[in-house]
Amino acid sequence: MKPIRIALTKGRLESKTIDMLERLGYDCTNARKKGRKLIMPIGNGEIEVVLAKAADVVTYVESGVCDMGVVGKDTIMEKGGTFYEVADLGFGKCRFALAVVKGKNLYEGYHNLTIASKYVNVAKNFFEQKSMDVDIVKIEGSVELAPVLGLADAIVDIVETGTTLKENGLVVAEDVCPVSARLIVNIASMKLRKKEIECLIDKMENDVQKRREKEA
Ligand SMILES: Nc1ncnc2c1ncn2[C@@H]1O[C@H](COP(=O)(O)OP(=O)(O)OP(=O)(O)O)[C@@H](O)[C@H]1O
Ligand SMILES: O=P(O)(O)OC[C@H]1O[C@H](OP(=O)(O)OP(=O)(O)O)[C@H](O)[C@@H]1O
Repeated sequence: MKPIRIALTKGRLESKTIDMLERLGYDCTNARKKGRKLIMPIGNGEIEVVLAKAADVVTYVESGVCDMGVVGKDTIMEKGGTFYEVADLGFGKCRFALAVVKGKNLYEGYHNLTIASKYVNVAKNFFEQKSMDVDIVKIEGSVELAPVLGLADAIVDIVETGTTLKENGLVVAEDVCPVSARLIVNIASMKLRKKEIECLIDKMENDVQKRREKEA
């Protein structure tokens, strides 16, 4: 039987996803090895894990070369795509926020605001909902620099602990929405491998529920 192929987001979500797969009973020794291998069997080979950048997880799942994927809601909101988003996995929790230099009133004056973000579509949709015309500048990282250097009036970015904002003299002006890791499934795989995939989703949802109960 062909393994179920799951694309995992490399980086911050990686170890939390592997922890979850281990709790579900899969031996993840291969995935724990700190080598350069990007495709690895786990368990008894019934699952194959693929390590990819966040946006590529969506691409691989949407195309069907991977059956399932674990990716942040931030990436899903930014990139969109056609797939099933079947579960909130309850880790990788952070939020999108609009942030400004401390003391700045964002809405004074009449000029179009300039907003810097790595997530240009998220920023665009946020201001469209407010019926505000803004200019958006795409920044690839360390987005907090843009308002500090005077390139932008504000940023739309991920906030987790708030440390990066604080250490750079910025504050949250408005929360945009919460973000967490999501389980996504290819549309054809969901039909063709329904039983196996539903079984995995159930196991993951159980794990989420158990963690919720522990937290409460
Ligand atoms: N503090 C945080 N900053 C950024 N992402 C976070 C944070 N906390 C949780 N996440 C989640 O982790 C995911 C992966 O983030 P990570 O920084 O590892 O990769 P990335 O966003 O692709 O950045 P890079 O290009 O630096 O690899 C994000 O898409 C988001 O869903
Ligand atoms: O609220 P905090 O806990 O400080 O986390 C938020 C910071 O983490 C992310 O940046 P990342 O470390 O991914 O680097 P980047 O700016 O290069 O994307 C995000 O873009 C914020 O800058």
